[in-house]
Amino acid sequence: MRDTAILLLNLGGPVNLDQVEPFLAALFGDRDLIRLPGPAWLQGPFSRLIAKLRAPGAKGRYAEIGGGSPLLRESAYQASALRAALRAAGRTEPVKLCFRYAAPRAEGLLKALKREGIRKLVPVTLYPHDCRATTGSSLRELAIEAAKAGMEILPGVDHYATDPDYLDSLEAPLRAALKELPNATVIFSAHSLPVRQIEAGDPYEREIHATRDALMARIGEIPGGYLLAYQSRTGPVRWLEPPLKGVLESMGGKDVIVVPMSFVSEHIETLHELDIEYRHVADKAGIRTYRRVAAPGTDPAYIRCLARRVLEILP
Ligand SMILES: C=CC1=C(C)c2cc3[nH]c(cc4nc(cc5[nH]c(cc1n2)c(C)c5CCC(=O)O)C(CCC(=O)O)=C4C)c(C)c3C=C
Ligand SMILES: [Fe+2]
Ligand SMILES: [Fe+2]
Repeated sequence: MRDTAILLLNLGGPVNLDQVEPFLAALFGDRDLIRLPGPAWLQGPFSRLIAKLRAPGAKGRYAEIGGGSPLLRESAYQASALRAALRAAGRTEPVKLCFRYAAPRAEGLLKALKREGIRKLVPVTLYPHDCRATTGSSLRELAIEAAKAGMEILPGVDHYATDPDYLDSLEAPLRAALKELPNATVIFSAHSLPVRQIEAGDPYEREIHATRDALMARIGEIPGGYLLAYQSRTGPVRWLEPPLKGVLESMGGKDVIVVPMSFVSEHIETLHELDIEYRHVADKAGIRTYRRVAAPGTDPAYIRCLARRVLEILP
């Protein structure tokens, strides 16, 4: 359809060190992601202050992974792969990236698409697990900007925690790692979320459990066993338990395979938190082998998951 575009939604990340502070200000300004103490009107100024305070530390981390987040590049590869899959199926719709906290943001993107004659949008989230902080936030911003631009949002792809192709994209690298480390304990690592959000009805934890259970039903029993832990806490509230750091500290002498969940591409929380910070924790704890499985990226099975779902819903 000539008037329809497919939008791949993700959080986005700072492409260089100058973008770190504005990225953090946008992130901490989002009340769907985090409610800072105080009235809603204070969140803007408060978020800019937090961004200023956190920027030096965050810049240091981004500097250590190459001077910025690879998320734009990684998501662009995913968009190209999805575009190719759709073209092979005879579909000609443009496939564009739409980020929540970094360019390309919805406002500018929709204005540009409107000039090109696009009137309808199919949102496809790069978040496998439904969560108010990620899926909800991205879809809400898109809805606001689409209304301003007079565009229609068609049904899209908003979560796929147990999609068989998505599971294939997790299963193959996990099996390969288990082949090399057959006695390893598998640790599924999901991004943490404040418990308050789960108690308010957020489906995220349930969806993470669904992926873990469906994947382990395929893998079957393994000698080292498996468990789920949560990474990337930010701030003094109660977060989902157990924290990955504590789990790793209790695994001395073992082989460990860490499977990142809730991320479909490499970014600061895989490349820095898992590969640098927690590798150090693992070394200190006396873990024998610490292996981190890659995020799906452009794995053909993951792209098949997105393409199949898009083809099912395109008019
Ligand atoms: C403030 C609280 C945060 C919540 C809640 C949160 C949830 C959440 N985040 C992701 C995925 C990503 N987060 C990224 C960056 C990032 N997230 C937070 C904070 C929260 N996230 C911060 C402070 C940052 C900045 C980076 C840092 O200092 O660690 C990113 C982008 C990373 C990049 O490469 O730039 C992603 C992706 C999920 C999936 C999630 C809840 C389910
Ligand atoms: Fe985070
Ligand atoms: Fe985050």
